[in-house]
Amino acid sequence: MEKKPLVVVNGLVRKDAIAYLKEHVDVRQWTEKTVMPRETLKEWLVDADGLWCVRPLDVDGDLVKNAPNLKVIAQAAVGYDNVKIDELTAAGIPYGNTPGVLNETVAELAFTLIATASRRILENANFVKEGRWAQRPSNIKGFDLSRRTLGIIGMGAIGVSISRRARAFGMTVVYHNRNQRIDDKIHKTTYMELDDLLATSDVVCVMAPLTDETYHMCDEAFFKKMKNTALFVNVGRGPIVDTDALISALKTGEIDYAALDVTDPEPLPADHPLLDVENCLIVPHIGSYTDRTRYDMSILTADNIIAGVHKKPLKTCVNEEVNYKKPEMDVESALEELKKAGVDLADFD
Ligand SMILES: NC(=O)c1ccc[n+]([C@@H]2O[C@H](COP(=O)([O-])OP(=O)(O)OC[C@H]3O[C@@H](n4cnc5c(N)ncnc54)[C@H](O)[C@@H]3O)[C@@H](O)[C@H]2O)c1
Ligand SMILES: O=C(O)[C@H](O)CO
Repeated sequence: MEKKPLVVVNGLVRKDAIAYLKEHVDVRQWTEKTVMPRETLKEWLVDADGLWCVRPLDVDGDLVKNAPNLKVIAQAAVGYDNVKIDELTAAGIPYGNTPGVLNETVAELAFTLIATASRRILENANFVKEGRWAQRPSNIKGFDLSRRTLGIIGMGAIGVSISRRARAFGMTVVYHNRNQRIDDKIHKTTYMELDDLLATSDVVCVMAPLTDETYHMCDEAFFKKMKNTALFVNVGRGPIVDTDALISALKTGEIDYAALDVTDPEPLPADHPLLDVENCLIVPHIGSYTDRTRYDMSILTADNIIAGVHKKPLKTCVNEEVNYKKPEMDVESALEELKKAGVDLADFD
């Protein structure tokens, strides 16, 4: 009987997705609660055909250099800032991520942060819980979203989903990207240079990937260009923000409030100074964390791996240049397939 391909999983993933994977391949999974040591993973990869990557893990040429059979790496995430894509491409290894399936879920979280922060829901709810309903200070009344301007930095698939929600709340949506989109008329959105966006926006929402270019994009100068009354939201990646500059901007009133789904570092240690900042709402990187969406992301990752270990095209591949191609079907085989499917070829004469 033909040996099943071997897939290494370097951490904990959904049990239902592992069960699905095991229907197609052999699986060797790190099930400790600790992060799998890199050198141990490299040993496991010597015999592996595929890797299901679980963060934190730096995926690069060094990780795969002694993995002669490795045909695919995939991760249940759309962001891949932990992956040296060019080094995997050089090694001929396609990398699968999970774009699309999480757009609405992440956009819902981002807009929930915007709406919660704009009306100071957390603070007001805590006053009620603490029996201080009547003693609420006047400075936590928040502001209306309608007739305000949302500035999205990184107007991609998720940014567009966020803009739809903002428009439904009566907001004007402007954005900054590497390039202006061609569908602004459809989404009723306006491209702006970054400085203009910062000067114009009542809410600034970061939805960009972490790259060399976006690293610490949100620094002291960035926050100084924002309105003092503005709300800053980050759902992209933590290191896009210089955390010390954000803390200073919040404490000095350079900006009014911040709502973060991502931070630098992650997880935030219990004694981190950002946790002492009153006008900052933080949730623990939950953008895609609904059961259905995590299921969809996990199954898509499993499908990418199952395809890759059999040298079939990944459904969602970042480095398409090394993705496996569908076999060219010759005419004879195509006709044979049609006959098998019961198609009467005479109909085509
Ligand atoms: N918080 C979460 O749970 C969560 C969930 C999903 C995605 N993300 C992050 O969001 C990112 C975007 O996801 P997506 O599916 O919308 O990706 P996408 O590729 O569809 O969109 C990314 C957008 O960012 C823009 N961009 C890139 N570099 C930029 C720069 N220097 N300045 C301005 N814009 C820039 C691109 O032009 C593009 O429009 C991911 O890479 C990931 O890091 C976070
Ligand atoms: O990039 C993503 O998909 C999210 O941040 C989850 O990791």
